[in-house]
Amino acid sequence: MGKRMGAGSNKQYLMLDGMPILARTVRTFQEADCIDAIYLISPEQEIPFCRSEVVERYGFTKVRAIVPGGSERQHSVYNGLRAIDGIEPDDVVLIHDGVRPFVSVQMLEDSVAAAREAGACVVAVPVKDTVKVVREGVVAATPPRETLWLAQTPQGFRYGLIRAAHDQAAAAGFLGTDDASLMEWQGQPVRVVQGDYRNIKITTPEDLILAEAFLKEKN
Ligand SMILES: Nc1ccn([C@@H]2O[C@H](COP(=O)(O)OP(=O)(O)OP(=O)(O)O)[C@@H](O)[C@H]2O)c(=O)n1
Ligand SMILES: C[C@](O)(CO)[C@H](O)COP(=O)(O)O
Repeated sequence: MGKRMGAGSNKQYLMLDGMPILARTVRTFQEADCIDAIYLISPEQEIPFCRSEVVERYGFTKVRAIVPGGSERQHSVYNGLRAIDGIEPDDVVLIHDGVRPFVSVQMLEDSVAAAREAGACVVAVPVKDTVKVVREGVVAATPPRETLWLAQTPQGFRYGLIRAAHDQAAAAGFLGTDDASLMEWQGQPVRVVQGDYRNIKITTPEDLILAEAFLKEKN
């Protein structure tokens, strides 16, 4: 819904240097040899717009379907996982936020390799600041910084493992803020793949300023 962006419309269609954020994201998946098929998850009422303004306009031939999303990110991912055609349990899926347009082909390749080998992986970067646990406005703890990483996407999994984790989370009413946390909840190890501080999730207005600066640096 892009509530924290305050844009009044879905932020994945905001333009970044003449191209919608979502199209920039999908372009990297389209270009990566390690990606065979793409499933886009979208609010149901926006599917026709997504099809014409992103998939058809930019000729993203790997997009197999645009699937209606759910009320929370996890529900959207679950709808996507259930929509994939002809997938085997050991095939790898990467789950990615449409609003992380600075994902690279290298990150996709590293994630596919790690998920194939370890079963589950998350792209992440070490935190730079000291992190406080705060309860009711008072600091409750300062976890050792060397143990803290910021989880990004893509997050990669063997299909059978992530599908089982989502099935069981749905049955138990467990809600996580990312897909790796569902694997952790199941006691499954999740390998960390080196991310990039530029792989930001465009969430609040200042993220757009950063995104434009990263694009200028590239051009
Ligand atoms: N029900 C939802 C909510 C989010 N997402 C996706 O998850 C990614 C990260 O979500 P977030 O940044 O939280 O997007 P919004 O939910 O739009 O942000 P806000 O909470 O500010 O409304 C985005 O690509 C978004 O489209 C989704 O597929 N289904
Ligand atoms: C999956 C994620 O991008 C990892 O950092 C994040 O948890 C998504 O959170 P959001 O509240 O749905 O933006």
